[in-house]
Amino acid sequence: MSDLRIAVLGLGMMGAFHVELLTSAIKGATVTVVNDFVADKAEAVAARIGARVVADPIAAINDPEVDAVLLATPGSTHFEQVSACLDAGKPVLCEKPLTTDVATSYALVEAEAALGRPLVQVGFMRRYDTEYVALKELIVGGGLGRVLQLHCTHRNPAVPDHFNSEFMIRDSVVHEVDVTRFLLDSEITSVQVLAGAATEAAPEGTHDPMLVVFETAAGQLVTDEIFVRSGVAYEVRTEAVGERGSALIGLDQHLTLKSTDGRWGGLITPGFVERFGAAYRVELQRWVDAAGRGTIDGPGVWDGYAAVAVCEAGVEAVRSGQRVPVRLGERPAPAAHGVTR
Ligand SMILES: NC(=O)C1=CN([C@@H]2O[C@H](COP(=O)(O)OP(=O)(O)OC[C@H]3O[C@@H](n4cnc5c(N)ncnc54)[C@H](O)[C@@H]3O)[C@@H](O)[C@H]2O)C=CC1
Ligand SMILES: O=C1[C@@H](O)[C@H](O)[C@@H](O)[C@H](O)[C@H]1O
Repeated sequence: MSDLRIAVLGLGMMGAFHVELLTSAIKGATVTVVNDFVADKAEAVAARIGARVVADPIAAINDPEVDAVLLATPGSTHFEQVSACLDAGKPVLCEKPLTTDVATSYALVEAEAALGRPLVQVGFMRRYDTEYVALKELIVGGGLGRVLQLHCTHRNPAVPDHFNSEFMIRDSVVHEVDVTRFLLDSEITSVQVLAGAATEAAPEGTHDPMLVVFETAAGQLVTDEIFVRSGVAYEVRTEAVGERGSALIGLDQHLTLKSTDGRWGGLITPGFVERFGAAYRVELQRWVDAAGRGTIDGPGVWDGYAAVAVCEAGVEAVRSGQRVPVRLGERPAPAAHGVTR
């Protein structure tokens, strides 16, 4: 069978990483077209991997030598670009967030439902991480009894200055929104944000760290410490607390060090590649395999929309200091929306 011909749009940190994986580690895929707002960047990547530059993003999506599209452009461009993929009937792996507001995300839910087949997959790579998968299996298998709470930690060593409180919710906390929905299989119904003392590394007016609290439809509480200027490392942990036990992932990963003096300690993953590199690879391989069959294999457009709706409530919660309810639109019939696993 011939390779899936892919266009990659957005060749910044994440796009370059995806191109690297697609050209070195993923079977059955060829990157035929690349596109970036910055022409030089696109030319350099194209020359390195033998792809063609198409300067206009929509033309890149519609290119006849493109079967499927990977979007690693900023969230603010996703609505237009995902819409173009749906118009062209091409499978798309869209990096999170699906879009940056509820109305456009729901418009994509409706557009995909009108097509009648799932084409939009959202880049929530934690669903492919072995530790998250193991935690989900433990929960589904009843190993913890009924799960009552999740406690999440999400720390980045450093981020650019444009990561203000709102961006931290939409771009970073969005992962814990998806993790909550994935692990607990329940929609989030409200969000509250506590903004305490900020690190001196944060720009004036940015609340870093924040403590975010979700409540689910089943009444479970989820806490998320989001701290994107910790100055230390990339720390992503989740602890599930159930009626019959608790389980924690992300503390040691495979880097545990035990010493003879009766202490334990570990190494912390320095960045997202060390922590989630394997998960991105599984995500991409499964997407490529599914896209070859004209479908998706992972979080779909509804998952992307629900996450955006929770984040929008989160942004309002930062501004108001209040507990803000999440209101979701009607979910289209199962046959028409993305596969959730
Ligand atoms: N799943 C994950 O763990 C991660 C996901 N992301 C997501 O990936 C996306 C990109 O993030 P980064 O790579 O960190 O950003 P970045 O700023 O490093 O790269 C974005 C690239 O897109 C280009 N660009 C901007 N507007 C464009 C347009 N209209 N058409 C084509 N190219 C355009 C820029 O020139 C830049 O090269 C975001 O949605 C972000 O949330 C980012 C980091 C990790
Ligand atoms: O998606 C990601 C970034 O966009 C985001 O800004 C970081 O906070 C996350 O850790 C990373 O996984």
